[in-house]
Amino acid sequence: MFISVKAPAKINLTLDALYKRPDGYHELEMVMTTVDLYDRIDLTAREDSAITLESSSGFVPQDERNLAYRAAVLLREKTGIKRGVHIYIDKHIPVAAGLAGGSSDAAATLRGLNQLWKLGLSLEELTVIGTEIGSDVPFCIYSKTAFARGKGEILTPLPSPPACWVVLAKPDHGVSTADVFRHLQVNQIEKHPQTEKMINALEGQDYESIVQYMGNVLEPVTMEMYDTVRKLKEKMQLFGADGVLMSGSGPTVFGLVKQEYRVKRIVNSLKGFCRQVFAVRMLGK
Ligand SMILES: C[C@](O)(CO)[C@H](O)COP(=O)(O)OP(=O)(O)OC[C@H]1O[C@@H](n2ccc(N)nc2=O)[C@H](O)[C@@H]1O
Ligand SMILES: Nc1ncnc2c1ncn2[C@@H]1O[C@H](COP(=O)(O)OP(=O)(O)OP(=O)(O)O)[C@@H](O)[C@H]1O
Repeated sequence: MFISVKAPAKINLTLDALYKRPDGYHELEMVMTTVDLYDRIDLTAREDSAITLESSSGFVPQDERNLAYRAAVLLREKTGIKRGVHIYIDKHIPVAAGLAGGSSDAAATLRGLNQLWKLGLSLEELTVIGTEIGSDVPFCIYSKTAFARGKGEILTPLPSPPACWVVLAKPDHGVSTADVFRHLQVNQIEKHPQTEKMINALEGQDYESIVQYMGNVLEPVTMEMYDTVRKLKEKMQLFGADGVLMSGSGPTVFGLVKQEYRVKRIVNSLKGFCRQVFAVRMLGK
């Protein structure tokens, strides 16, 4: 038996941190959506009970540290299933980029194994398991557009943004999410995003307002650590994207672009500054 599952990248249209919780995590409010940039997860049933993993990318661990591997182990623990599986990850989402690549691989593995092993678990049940792997995994299980609260695991579905292009540019270095949160001073945040206004904009399918209310409190923190992020944002604005923001904890910067004829120019101009530049469609349906 074989199943192939798509694992799309996410972007944050907003990311706000309200306070630091007693468990060390930050209480967040985020509006997130998915874009047409995928990893592909191939799941092949094994005769024995081993879990094995390979990836097309040398940048991700190919053993029990991989989040997709951890998802398979955890799912077996929770359900008492003893079956083996070979996981192959065809990696396209840049690693440690703020695009939830690892979380999306873990979420796709949970969804795929639920089918392969005929477990019959609901999305809610998979979400509870996913929370133990990482804060972005629950969102990636639904993989649409949502308002996320708590660590990111309390989800309310939202209408997907109107059709547009998303240009993504990732500097050559990665970023540690834990490091960025460690540097965040929640009491000194100068500008909180207007999350409610973003939600209204999505409900009204109002592209201009979506662009206007994009905001991420981690952006200045990561920019302070890596000047490349600030420079990329400035370039993308200069080259004509409608709205530009860092996704998650970064360092990927994305730009929303309504008019197709502008996309090529922005991509070509950015390629002079960083190697990983993508132009994809907004997904989120
Ligand atoms: C920045 C985001 O991408 C926004 O969607 C996510 O919050 C990060 O999700 P993730 O990569 O799944 O991160 P996790 O593995 O859960 O957390 C990594 C580290 O980031 C910090 N962290 C994460 C989430 C959160 N709400 N508060 C935090 O302070 C914690 O130090 C944690 O140890
Ligand atoms: N399947 C996987 N894909 C990518 N990274 C993985 C995977 N499994 C484990 N990792 C590890 O997780 C770390 C974070 O990678 P990932 O690409 O998920 O970051 P990210 O996009 O910043 O995530 P987020 O946006 O959720 O913070 C990397 O250091 C990587 O080695």
